[in-house]
Amino acid sequence: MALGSRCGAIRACRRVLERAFSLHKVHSVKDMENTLQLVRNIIPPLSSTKHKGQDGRIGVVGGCQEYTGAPYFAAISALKVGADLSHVFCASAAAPVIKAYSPELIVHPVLDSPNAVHEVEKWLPRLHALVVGPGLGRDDALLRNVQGILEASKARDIPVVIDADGLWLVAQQPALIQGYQKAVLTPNHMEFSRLYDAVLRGPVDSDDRHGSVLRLSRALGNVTVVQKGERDILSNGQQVLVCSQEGSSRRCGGQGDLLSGSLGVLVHWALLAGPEKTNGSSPLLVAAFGACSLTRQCNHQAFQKHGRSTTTSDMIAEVGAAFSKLFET
Ligand SMILES: NC(=O)C1=CN([C@@H]2O[C@H](COP(=O)(O)OP(=O)(O)OC[C@H]3O[C@@H](n4cnc5c(N)ncnc54)[C@H](OP(=O)(O)O)[C@@H]3O)[C@@H](O)[C@H]2O)[C@@H](O)CC1
Ligand SMILES: Nc1ncnc2c1ncn2[C@@H]1O[C@H](COP(=O)(O)OP(=O)(O)OP(=O)(O)O)[C@@H](O)[C@H]1O
Ligand SMILES: [Mg+2]
Repeated sequence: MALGSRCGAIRACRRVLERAFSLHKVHSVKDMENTLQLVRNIIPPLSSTKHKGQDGRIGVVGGCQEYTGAPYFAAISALKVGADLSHVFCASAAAPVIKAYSPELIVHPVLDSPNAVHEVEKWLPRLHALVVGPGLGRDDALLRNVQGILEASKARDIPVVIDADGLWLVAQQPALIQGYQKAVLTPNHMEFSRLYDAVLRGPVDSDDRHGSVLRLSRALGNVTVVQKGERDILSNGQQVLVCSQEGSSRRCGGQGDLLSGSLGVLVHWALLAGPEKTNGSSPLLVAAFGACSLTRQCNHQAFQKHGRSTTTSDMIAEVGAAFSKLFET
């Protein structure tokens, strides 16, 4: 057999095995309930003895002239889920707009400044997690600054959720997060294809979503990957979870931002709780499952009330009730 066709056969064989392996790991409804229980285990109790900040200080890195909604959705979602303080590090043009949306956010107009990395670095010791990418845009100077911020965050071992244009940056330079065990990537359909192509140097096998997510996570050194879609597929390269919590058929923009902002808080809570509380499962995977379930439940509840006119703001208004329904039963 020629070398080329032998390699092809080996690859096909590997796919079949991986598919069988990943199907093995697919979640049943009972597994979904068990994983939701693990999410409940990582939620810190509300207590009168805690001080402001203890339940989470989250930073969102994103927001430029064009996109001000996305960082707002992510940062306000972090607060609504239960973080105490939510910061936005954005380009100067976006800052007054985001401040005007909400008095609850702390907004730093630094991302396009020449010393952006230093300006954000000053805050890093006080932050529990960063959400990088919502509404960031693809300006080269901004992306260079974000590269520096990511490097500084890794050096401090700060968990990072990477979404939207943060994933664009990672697709250009996968080495930025290669092997970083405190990173979670949350690609949508398009972002996943782009990343997969960049890292595995070939197109995604659309018939094998589970295997594709597993392969991407492994190729990135077991970074946690959440592929959003009709069902969300989550993997840390060892385990594959599927979130099929009922949502709706309404696909307004911004739902992914709600997910990444919520995940920022849940990642912090999960790492604080540790693997004893997640029954040996990866805390980041459990956190990601929680954020996916919550986003889809918000979508479901908002759609019940608003139908076709549902927007992400309507979903954010549901965070409290959706959280109680899923996690405080
Ligand atoms: N209010 C705001 O400020 C908001 C700002 N946002 C910010 O916008 C920035 C760019 O983000 P993005 O998601 O538009 O990025 P990108 O990778 O170019 O993908 C776009 C293209 O992908 C495709 N496509 C998508 N899903 C698909 C699917 N399931 N199946 C197939 N195709 C699919 C689809 O292609 P089309 O159908 O148009 O051909 C679409 O045009 C980023 O900063 C983000 O945070 C948003 O957060 C929203 C709220
Ligand atoms: N076809 C679908 N059916 C049900 N839920 C979906 C579907 N596609 C996406 N979702 C859900 O919508 C949420 C956001 O996913 P989506 O793919 O829209 O992200 P996004 O494109 O990054 O969003 P954004 O507009 O914020 O950038 C996720 O919770 C996901 O589970
Ligand atoms: Mg998005």
